[in-house]
Amino acid sequence: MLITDTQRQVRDMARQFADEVIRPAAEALDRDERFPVEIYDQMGALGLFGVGVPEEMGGPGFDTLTYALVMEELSRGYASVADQCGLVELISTLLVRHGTPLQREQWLGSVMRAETRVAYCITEPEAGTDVSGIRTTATRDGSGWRLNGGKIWIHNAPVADVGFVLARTDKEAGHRGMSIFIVDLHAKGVERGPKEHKMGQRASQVGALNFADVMLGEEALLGEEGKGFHMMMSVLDKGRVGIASLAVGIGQAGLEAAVDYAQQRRQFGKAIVEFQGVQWLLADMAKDIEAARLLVQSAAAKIDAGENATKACSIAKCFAGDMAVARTADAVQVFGGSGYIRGFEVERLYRDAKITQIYEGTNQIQRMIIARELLKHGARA
Ligand SMILES: CC(C)(COP(=O)(O)OP(=O)(O)OC[C@H]1O[C@@H](n2cnc3c(N)ncnc32)[C@H](O)[C@@H]1OP(=O)(O)O)[C@@H](O)C(=O)NCCC(=O)NCCSC(=O)CCS(=O)O
Repeated sequence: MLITDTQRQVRDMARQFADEVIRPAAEALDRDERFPVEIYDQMGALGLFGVGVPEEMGGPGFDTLTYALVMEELSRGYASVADQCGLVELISTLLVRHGTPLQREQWLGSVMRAETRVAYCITEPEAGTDVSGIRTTATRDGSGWRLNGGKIWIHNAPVADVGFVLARTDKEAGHRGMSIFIVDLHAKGVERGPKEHKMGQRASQVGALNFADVMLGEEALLGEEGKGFHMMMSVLDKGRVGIASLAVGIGQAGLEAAVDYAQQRRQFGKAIVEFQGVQWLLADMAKDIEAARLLVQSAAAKIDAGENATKACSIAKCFAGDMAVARTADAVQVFGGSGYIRGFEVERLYRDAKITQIYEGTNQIQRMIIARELLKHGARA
């Protein structure tokens, strides 16, 4: 896909930052499961958080295609770092679309500068894939709200300052009885669970949040009461483009590592890249990565054109996630025994890829959404 000069410049800046700062740090971050504050400070200064925030709200105002290009490059460096960019994009998109002027003023700038750490809080023990099953409640209390319940597997929970929490405000109204609240995570009644130790993307801090009679002011409500489910879902379309780009970045890093290694590693008196079996592995990797990249960019372009992009976003997320797992497995195969050893980049990439088939909606749910859209709008839409 053709990109504009501005998109190329932003992509190249993210690429350089990934090559010089992120990729060299990735192995240690994975090993130590460390939240890289110093990298996020630099990204905040470079404008790599809140990529889509309009200029009049203090952001760079880039389109979704530019966001996708940035996410791929950051993820080529290290997926956990890209995932932080994706999380800030979800939250800032919610604020841009639904925040009051006061809420935007209070949060957008500090979130984009990485001074305030955010969490997007949907998932609960009984409500992962089926978002309509959440049990966290916010009940009216005087002029404000009283929040009770708990969330699990929340990205940034161990370090976040503020959570955007989906809660039930009308028990009888199903998915139309949910609202989003902006919650100070240092407030009385908020408890954090322990940090989870994950298979991959180990620098991303994930854990539980519990809310026991947390008192919220009227101004904590984001957007319209009762519209929380729709608001969370509508930003997930863009979120899925972000995760798909992140998956492409993981695949691309695997391909680069595999091509380098195949040229250096010698067996039977020659570099293994001279064997057709290895060439076909590399060719299949390149083919599927490029296909995923084009699906991602096409979905991003649909969002930018204001079209219904739900099917395109789910196709991109599903294809790119499956591709990343399959093709990083190929990268491990090219490395042979070395690829199975901690410290080799491809071993980490394979672990980092797996969650892209699960988070932001499992790939089974993406297939369900694709099928529903086909039935709703027809096969040619
Ligand atoms: C399974 C789901 C797709 C929803 O299925 P349901 O059958 O429960 O709901 P629907 O009938 O399809 O929809 C209800 C309602 O919502 C509207 N809707 C649905 N999708 C969208 C959309 N994309 N944009 C806007 N609005 C949407 C739909 O029109 C209906 O409206 P009415 O009320 O009829 O007017 C869904 O539950 C789903 O996607 N599940 C997966 C959950 C998921 O992705 N979880 C990930 C959480 S976030 C995360 O993983 C990490 C974030 S981070 O980085 O920390």
